[in-house]
Amino acid sequence: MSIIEDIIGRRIFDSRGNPTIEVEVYLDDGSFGRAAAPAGASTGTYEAVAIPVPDALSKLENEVVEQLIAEDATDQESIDMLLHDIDGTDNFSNIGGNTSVAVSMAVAKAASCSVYSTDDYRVEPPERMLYRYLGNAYPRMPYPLGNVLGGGAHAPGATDIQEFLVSSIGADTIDDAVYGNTLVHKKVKKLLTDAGIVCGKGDEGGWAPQVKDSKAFEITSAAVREVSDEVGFSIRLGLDVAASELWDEKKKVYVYKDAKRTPAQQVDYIAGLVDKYDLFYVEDPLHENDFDGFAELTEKVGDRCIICGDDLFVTNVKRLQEGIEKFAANAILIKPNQIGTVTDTYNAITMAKRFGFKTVMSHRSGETTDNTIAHLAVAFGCELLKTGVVGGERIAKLNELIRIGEDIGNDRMTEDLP
Ligand SMILES: C=C(OP(=O)(O)O)C(=O)O
Ligand SMILES: [Mg+2]
Repeated sequence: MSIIEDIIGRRIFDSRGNPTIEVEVYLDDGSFGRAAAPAGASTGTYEAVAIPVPDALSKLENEVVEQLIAEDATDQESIDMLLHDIDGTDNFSNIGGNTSVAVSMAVAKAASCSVYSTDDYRVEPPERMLYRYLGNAYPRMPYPLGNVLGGGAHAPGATDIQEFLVSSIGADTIDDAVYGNTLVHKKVKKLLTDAGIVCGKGDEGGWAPQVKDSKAFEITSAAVREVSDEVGFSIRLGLDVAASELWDEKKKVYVYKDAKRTPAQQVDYIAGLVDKYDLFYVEDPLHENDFDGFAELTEKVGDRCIICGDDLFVTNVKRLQEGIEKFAANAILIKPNQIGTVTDTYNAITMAKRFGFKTVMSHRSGETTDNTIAHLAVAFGCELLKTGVVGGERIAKLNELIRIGEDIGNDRMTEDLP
């Protein structure tokens, strides 16, 4: 037993400079865990609700702490169930999904420290053992997936498609894979500069030029090709269309700067892009309620491309079940703060795996240097970890993967991807 003795919360700031909640959990044996809630910009309608930070802190202090004190931190399932009971809604709109996810992750980290605590400096620090504490006997290293260019809700005025993503899926080791992605990020900047295009960066560190999507495809696909040749392993291109942000519900069309597309045209457009640019991954190609459109696209290109639901599934087993029944998508994006606890995150991954879906652990556009998702990705066997390419709050997760790799073997990227 590792008994919770105290819990404190504080306001800190995320990578956009917005306030967020950080929680610390203290156990009776001196162990300690700290975690912070991230925040989305292109949030799905069906996500757990994040409440304002002052409210989150007061809910924590007045409704949560008292109930969790004296509980066993190593019983994660009971802790998370208790968070649901205290909240009393089905989307954490009372205590806040931001409050619950920070508490749930901090409890897991404290428990992991308690279980792995040691005075021996030759042993990994206990906080690095979180993936072991939560995981199985054969941890797997996810391929890093990150955006090198984008727009949408993360950089209004730049591309319509939210994220042009890359992943070094041919690399033998995690550090080479991370490095490959950074080289593409640099190459994209060079190709933009050579073309006379100046730009800043979006919320997640990808370049944010004010160009048409067709130009962005030209540049990112050239960058991926050139860097693959230079490093000698395959780096592939993917997208997060974040199509809910483009969808006009009244007119029933996807609105791009230079085009409007009906749902049928959108399916054909995305299928065409998959083949033209050899895309290995497309996230949210259709809006968050279009299970049938997802199914149509998956039928067309699912044999050669990962079709991943983010806003469609919101890490929620009920929505995932509907997707499985309708053959919508063949992968799920996993964002712990969309569902609010570590246990719910695990349950979504377990269901997805049971039905052959790929699982993609993910950051949010507003992040802190909290690196918990790196551990969750390894522990729960996700094939990909989507967490950007550059920027301190993104690199924090990638560097943690490299450290975990020293423990489990840096070359544990075993999954065949398309
Ligand atoms: C990470 C994403 O962005 P946000 O956090 O803004 O939802 C996403 O859409 O996948
Ligand atoms: Mg997304």
